[in-house]
Amino acid sequence: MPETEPVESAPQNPSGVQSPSDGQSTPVVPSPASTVSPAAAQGAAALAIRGLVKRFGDKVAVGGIDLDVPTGSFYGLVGPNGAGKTTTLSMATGLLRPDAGQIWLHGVDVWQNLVEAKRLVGVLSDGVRLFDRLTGEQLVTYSGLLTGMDRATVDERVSDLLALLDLESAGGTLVVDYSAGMTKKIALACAMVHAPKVLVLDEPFESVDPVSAANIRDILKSYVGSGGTVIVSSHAMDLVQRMCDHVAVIAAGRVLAAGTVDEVRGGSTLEDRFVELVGGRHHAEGPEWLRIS
Ligand SMILES: Nc1ncnc2c1ncn2[C@@H]1O[C@H](COP(=O)(O)OP(=O)(O)OP(=O)(O)O)[C@@H](O)[C@H]1O
Repeated sequence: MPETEPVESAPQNPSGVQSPSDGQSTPVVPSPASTVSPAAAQGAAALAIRGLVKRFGDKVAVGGIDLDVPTGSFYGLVGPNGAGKTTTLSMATGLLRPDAGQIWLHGVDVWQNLVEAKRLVGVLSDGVRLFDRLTGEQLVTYSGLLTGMDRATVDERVSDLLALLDLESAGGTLVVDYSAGMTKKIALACAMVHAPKVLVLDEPFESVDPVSAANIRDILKSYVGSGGTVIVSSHAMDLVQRMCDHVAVIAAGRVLAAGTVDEVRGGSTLEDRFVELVGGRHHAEGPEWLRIS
């Protein structure tokens, strides 16, 4: 793992977009928390994070992250295994209490106003258990009712979502009997049913077949087109490059680069840029015993 120190701090930017400050193609390391006022952090950002820290015992999972996700952006969060993506997103969506730092969703301080913040966001978490003894239709229905919507509206949305996600025929099946991809899709429906302003999706395409993935991408694009904000964490660099307009590269609990996809990749592919930033590529041929001939 290479040194993860930021190269340079970007100036305060009320638009919430981190952009290169020095004319170089390399974006974009966020400013220290102390230089950014809460007003600027709240500004136009759908999600603003300042000085976020989380430790598990001696392990620093998130070591002081600052991030601005502009409203209406399709924002990718990429990083190697164990980089701190899930921990960051869990704190940003009110699921995990930070040790330090502040988070705003559309100007609402998440940890000061948890209920209000949770209304603004739909979350697809990686690996979180669902109430899988319900049918898919029941699960989405209860997710909607829990947000306070009336039954008629929920019913209409549930049938729309099941159709959109090709789950109509599986609506009456228990979620425990779903495949991994179907489970992912029903969890996505639960995240979307209350029409949140921000969707936070941890690995949304993992295990999802290509046709369903294309359908989901279309749904998300149209959601973004209508003013919603999508934040996805993913290991699929080509997908992030094609789908997202902004990206942040996280490693060892720090932001290494953030900005528009074009700024971050700076002329090469996002995958090459990622490997360059994060390091850790092994060029060895592998152990002797693994050579078959
Ligand atoms: N509940 C926990 N208890 C102890 N350590 C944890 C816990 N959750 C996360 N960690 C540690 O924090 C670090 C960041 O984990 P996190 O799951 O946020 O990474 P990630 O970027 O989402 O990884 P991946 O891409 O593999 O899903 C890892 O070192 C992980 O082992």
